[in-house]
Order: sequence, then structure tokens, then C-alpha cells
Amino acid sequence: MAGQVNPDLAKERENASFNTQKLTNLLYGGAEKVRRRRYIESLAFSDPAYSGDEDPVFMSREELYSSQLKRALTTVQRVKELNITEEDLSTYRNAALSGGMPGLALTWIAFIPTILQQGTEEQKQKWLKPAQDLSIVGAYAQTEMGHGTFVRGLETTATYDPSTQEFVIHSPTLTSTKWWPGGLGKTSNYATVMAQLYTQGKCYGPHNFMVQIRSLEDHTPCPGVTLGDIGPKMEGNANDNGFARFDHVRIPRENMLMKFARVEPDGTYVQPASSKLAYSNMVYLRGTFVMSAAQALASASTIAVRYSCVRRQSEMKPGEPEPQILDYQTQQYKLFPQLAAAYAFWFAARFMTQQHASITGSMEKGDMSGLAELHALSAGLKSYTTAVMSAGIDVCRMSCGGHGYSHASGLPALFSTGTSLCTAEGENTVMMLQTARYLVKCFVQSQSGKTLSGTVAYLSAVQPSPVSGERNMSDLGTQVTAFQHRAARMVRHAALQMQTEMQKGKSREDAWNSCSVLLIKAAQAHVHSFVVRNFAETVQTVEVEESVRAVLTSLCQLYSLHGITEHAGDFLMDGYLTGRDIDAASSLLSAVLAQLRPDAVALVDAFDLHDKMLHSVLGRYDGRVYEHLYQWAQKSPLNKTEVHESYYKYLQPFLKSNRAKL
Ligand SMILES: CC/C=C\C/C=C\C/C=C\C/C=C\C/C=C\C/C=C\C=C\C(=O)SCCNC(=O)CCNC(=O)[C@H](O)C(C)(C)COP(=O)(O)OP(=O)(O)OC[C@H]1O[C@@H](n2cnc3c(N)ncnc32)[C@H](O)[C@@H]1OP(=O)(O)O
Ligand SMILES: Cc1cc2nc3c(=O)[nH]c(=O)nc-3n(C[C@H](O)[C@H](O)[C@H](O)COP(=O)(O)OP(=O)(O)OC[C@H]3O[C@@H](n4cnc5c(N)ncnc54)[C@H](O)[C@@H]3O)c2cc1C
Repeated sequence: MAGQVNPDLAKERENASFNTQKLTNLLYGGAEKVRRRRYIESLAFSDPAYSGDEDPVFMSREELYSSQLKRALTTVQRVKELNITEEDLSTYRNAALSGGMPGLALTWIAFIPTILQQGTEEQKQKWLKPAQDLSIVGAYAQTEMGHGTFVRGLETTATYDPSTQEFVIHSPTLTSTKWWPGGLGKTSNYATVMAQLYTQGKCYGPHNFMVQIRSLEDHTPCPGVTLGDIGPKMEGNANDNGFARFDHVRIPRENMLMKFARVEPDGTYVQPASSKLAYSNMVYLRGTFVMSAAQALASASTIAVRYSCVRRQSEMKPGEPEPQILDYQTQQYKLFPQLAAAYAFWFAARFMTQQHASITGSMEKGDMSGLAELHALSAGLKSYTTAVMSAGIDVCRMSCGGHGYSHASGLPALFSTGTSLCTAEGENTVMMLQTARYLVKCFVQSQSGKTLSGTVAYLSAVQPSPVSGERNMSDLGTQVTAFQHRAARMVRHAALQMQTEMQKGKSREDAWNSCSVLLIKAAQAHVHSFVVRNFAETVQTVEVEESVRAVLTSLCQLYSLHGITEHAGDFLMDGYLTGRDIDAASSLLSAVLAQLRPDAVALVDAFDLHDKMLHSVLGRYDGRVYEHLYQWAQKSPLNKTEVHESYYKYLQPFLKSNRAKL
């Protein structure tokens, strides 16, 4: 019946132990922010300009590209008409463009942040407004066909010519072709191009340059620039990720983004406070990926948990009605850790944003001391959260059985979009090794007596020797200390192993490579420990109703106990935890699964993800899965005609000739 909520889902909501709205308020920073976000989203959801397009999964690449471009341009118009403020901008855009990120969005995600991070005040004055108004459209062109990770290995050159006060941008080889930048293929007319800076005969490494790539009159490539789309990808096909080649393209000196490093008119190079400041936009973007990971996992958990309450299958007890599949403990064991991780990452993302603001604030005042920690934290968190998110979405998909494999579930698209975050903005292994590099340095410093601070303070505080005696494994403090002990031991082990390799005669680089599996695992343990601690501190200190704190505490317990049991070997290795502790953790984990079961739907509802953001028949708020599954399938282009034209072209003649042979 129209309008009714599936009775199983309705019952779940009635039986929750806490007020969902209160938790939503906590997640979004207060009741007023939630009201505002819903209002802004409703402006997009109710706008006929954004409705009417068919489901993106039924569209061709070209249709998808055009339809999302059109939507993106509509958002620009509406933002002006509706006076959408800076604060509400991303909420509005995300709601309007939730069917797939258009290439144009890279202007907002990467191009504008790069101008903000790397430009002088004058340069911001010149380019920010046009970029914000979309009188210019920009891409972030760093990666090349031959190099993505190794930024120092980029081949594109920017050679300064003092006689004309210009840089000459050039792609000397096929592998120097810029390859991957979003929006570069067809949409952008400008790009910030990362190129090796040459002046006065010397190379000063990669720097960012503002380059016009297309005519502002007719959008044809500028002289000396060759452009195109790199072809369809696993997902994200509304985005024209592109390629660019430069044949001695001249740009004014003022187009080098000069907030940190400078080239004077005579060609003199002025050093920045740190050569890595040219990478500050990457640090910023990596930080934003942590919230994207939380949101993607929140979406997948919402879909899978709601569906698991609607779906009934098999017999638990002979003769009794088929149970909701969420009543199977194994289903809870698959889904609740994903749900808990989504919450954990949400709070970690909040910490990351605060850290970024605070450390960049100090850097603006000339204090560079926080840069290394900011880089290590953003790289590690980006790597860890996106990897868990990507694997977690697939767990959610598989937990929905056959229907999870259908695009109707929204999970395949969510997975293939989400998993791109493991590669984009720094490949995850490489990023985790950057965190490891920082940890090893910190370990060496602590060995020489330095007291560490910030997110690594525990490395000098935690004792490497095993602690004996019974533990209360349900205590959050005990769990946090166990995670810190595990991370400290693994960092110490990896660092000492490296020292041993070097003592045996290996170079530092060879020792690093031969220990890199240990190093990665140590860095993962460090980030895991940080996420657990931050989650525990949040649930213990946040001002919230006790019923909400209680459910969050269970969720935090689950996140942490799941980590301990899944990585039991790491905790047992030096006898810090005993077999009995791990058994206790497993029993507690089973108890917490059962404890969270009645609140699972309320916990996913609290993410407050509108059906128009989820794009999932299985995850609908009203739980009316089957009728909508049927309706959705009717939209398949193969169903446009009763008998498909291929029947007349191929099958009919084939069948006829086969029959004639009989
Ligand atoms: C409801 C909603 C539901 C769901 C949401 C669903 C899905 C998600 C939503 C949306 C997403 C959709 C799609 C996203 C798709 C695309 C994303 C968009 C844009 C992507 C853009 C890009 O990818 S741009 C290209 C990015 N490229 C990289 O990141 C390159 C990685 N490589 C590097 O950063 C570096 O080269 C390196 C770090 C690997 C090594 O650098 P190198 O110069 O070789 O340095 P080292 O010698 O190793 O180190 C020298 C010292 O410098 C330190 N260092 C390195 N980097 C930095 C830095 N950035 N800041 C500070 N310090 C740095 C390093 O640690 C060394 O320090 P020492 O003290 O040890 O010497
Ligand atoms: C969806 C998407 C959007 C993107 N958007 C943009 C964009 O807008 N602008 C842009 O400039 N780029 C963009 N990129 C490119 C992206 O930044 C790179 O793909 C990424 O940085 C990885 O570089 P690579 O592809 O060259 O991989 P490679 O560096 O070739 O890495 C391949 C593998 O080698 C291994 N490896 C490499 N180096 C090391 C190392 N030092 N230690 C250990 N292992 C190593 C890793 O396992 C890695 O997985 C995008 C990519 C994707 C997928």
C-alpha cells in the first residue's frame, strides 16, 4: 500500500533504545545544522531541473557526461538565485549531483583549493572569483602517464625565459603526457599544471603553474596544447578524466603559483620554507577523503542494515516464520563492524579537519613544526579509512545476497566510486609508507630521550615489556591501551629490524624496502590505534543524552573488540594480551553484537541519508523493497520492447536455420 513503511522496519524504529534525532544532531554539529542541511537538500530534491533524468546506470557514457554537466551548471545558477551561502554550498551540490561527480566539480574540489593553498594574495584576487563564478573551469593536472606516485619523477617542464618573463610548459616524452586529471578531457579551460621548474639552468623540482588550455571563445585547445578524454573507467564516468600534452606553451611569469617558492623577473629562484609546501593542496584533499570514506561506509551500512531487516530467509527454528536475516549472528558480524567503522571515521574526520585548520593556521604564521605530523596523519588516515571503506562496502554488498549484486542496490556503484579513493590523491600503500617514515623518525627520537607529542605521544609513553595480570576487556581504556601497545611494539619492531638490516650492510633505502611490509603493518596499527582512541574519547567526553552515549559506547566497544579479535596475533605476540584476554574479547564481541541488534536501524537512520542520496532500492527508508525492485527492472533498456530487435537480427534466423536442419 502506498505510503506505508514495511512493518518490520517500522517495528525496528519503535524499539530503538535512543532518540535517533539526538544522534543525528551530534553527527552534524547540532539541531540547527541538521535542520539547515535538510532544508538545503530539499531545495535540490524538489527542483524539477534535477529530476526526470533516467537512472545513471541505464545511461551511455555520453549521456551521463552531458546530463551531469547540465546539472552542475544548473547548480551554479541556483546557488545565485537561492542565495546559497558558502557554508551550505557543498551540501547543495552533493544533493544536486549525487548521481555522479561531473568533471566540472574538479574546479570546486581541486582547482580552487590549489589556488587557495598555493596562490599569493594577488593570484587569489585574480583567479579565485572567476573560478568560483565558473567564468573559468579548472582541472588539477599533476599525474602523468608515466608517473603518479613519484612526483619528483614528473617529466613536464616549466622553463623560465627571462627575456620575455615567461615560462615555457613542455611535454618532452609520451610518458610526460598529463593523464587522469578530472575534468581535463572535455570540460576545463584552465589547469594548474605540476611541472619541473627550470631557471638559470637549474632544476628546482615540481611546482604548480596556472595554464590556460582552451579558448574562452570557442573551447578549442589553445595553440600547442593537445587534449582529450582517457576513456571509460570502473565508475565515475560522468567525469571526463583527461590527457594533455604541451608543445612549448608560453605562460606569463605571474602564472607560477608563488605563495611559497618564487621566481624573480631575472630568473632568481627564492626557496620556500619547506620544499614540501608545493604539496600542501594534496595534504588538504587527503584530509577531506576521510569524511568521504565515513559517508560512503555510512551509505553502504544504511542500505545493508535496512535490507537485512526487510529480508526474511531460511528457518532458524523448525516450523517458525523465516527470520529477518539481521537476526543471524554472522550477518551482524559482517555488518556491525562496518557501521561502527563509519562512526569511528566520522569522528576521525572531524579531528582531521580541526588539526588541518590548527596546523595550517600556525604555518601561516611561519611555524612549520606541525607540517610533518599533518602530512603523516592525513596520509595515514586517508589510506586506512578508504581501504576499510572499500572492503567494507563489498562486505555490505555480499551480505545482501543476489540483490546486492544488482545495480538496483546502489552498492556496485558505491563500491566502484568509493574504491577510487584508495588510488586517487596518493595510492594507499605509498601513503601508509609516508606515515611509517614519520613513525620511524619519531621512534628514533624517543630512543634518544625526546618526549613525543601529538598523535605519536604514546610511542614514548607505552612500555614495550608485557604487562601481566587479569584485564577487564570490556573497559574502553584497557582496549585503547592495548591498541597503543600493539602499535608501539610494531613500530619498534619495524624500526629495529631496519637497523639490523643496515648493520648487516644494507643501505638505508634497501633496508627500508626489505622492511616495508613490517613498516606498513606498523603504520596501519598506529592509525587504527588513533581511530580507536579518538572514538573512545569522543563517546566519553561528548555532551549528549545518556541513552545516546550508551549506544555509542557499545558501538565503540564493537569497533575496538572487532579489531582486537581480527588482529589477535599482533596483541598476543609479546604476551601483552593473553589467550584468555582474546577469548574474553570474543565473548564480549558476541554480547555486543546482540546488544546492538535492536538499535541497528536507528543507528543507520541517524546518518540521515536521504533516499535521493542513497540511490538504492534495497536501502529505501520505507523498506518497500520488492515492489520497487520490480519497478526498477522495468526501466532496463532491454525492456523497451517486448521482443528485442536482436531477436529479428540474430536469434530468429539462427533458430529457423536450426529448426530446418532437424
Ligand atoms: C552520501 C554520500 C555517499 C558516499 C560518498 C561516496 C564516495 C566518495 C565521494 C566522492 C569521491 C568521488 C570521486 C573521487 C575521485 C577523484 C578524486 C579527485 C581528485 C584527485 C586528485 C589527484 O589524485 S591529484 C594527484 C595526487 N597525487 C599524489 O597524491 C601523489 C602521491 N605522491 C606524493 O605525494 C609524493 O611524491 C610522495 C609523498 C609519495 C613522495 O614524495 P618525495 O618528494 O619523493 O618525497 P620523499 O623523498 O619521499 O620525502 C621527502 C620528505 O617530504 C615529506 N613529504 C612528502 N610529501 C609531503 C607532503 N605532502 N607534505 C609534507 N611533507 C611531505 C616526506 O615525508 C619526507 O620527509 P622527511 O622528513 O622524512 O625527509
Ligand atoms: C578516479 C581517479 C581520479 C584521479 N584524479 C586525478 C586528478 O584530478 N589529477 C591528477 O593529477 N591525478 C589524478 N588521478 C591520478 C592519481 O593521483 C594517481 O593514479 C595516483 O597518485 C597513483 O599514481 P599511479 O597511478 O601512477 O600509480 P603508481 O605510482 O604507478 O603505483 C602503482 C603501484 O605501485 C606501487 N608503488 C608505487 N610506488 C611505490 C613506492 N614508493 N613504494 C611502494 N609501492 C609503490 C603501489 O602498490 C601502487 O599501487 C586520479 C586517479 C583516479 C583513479
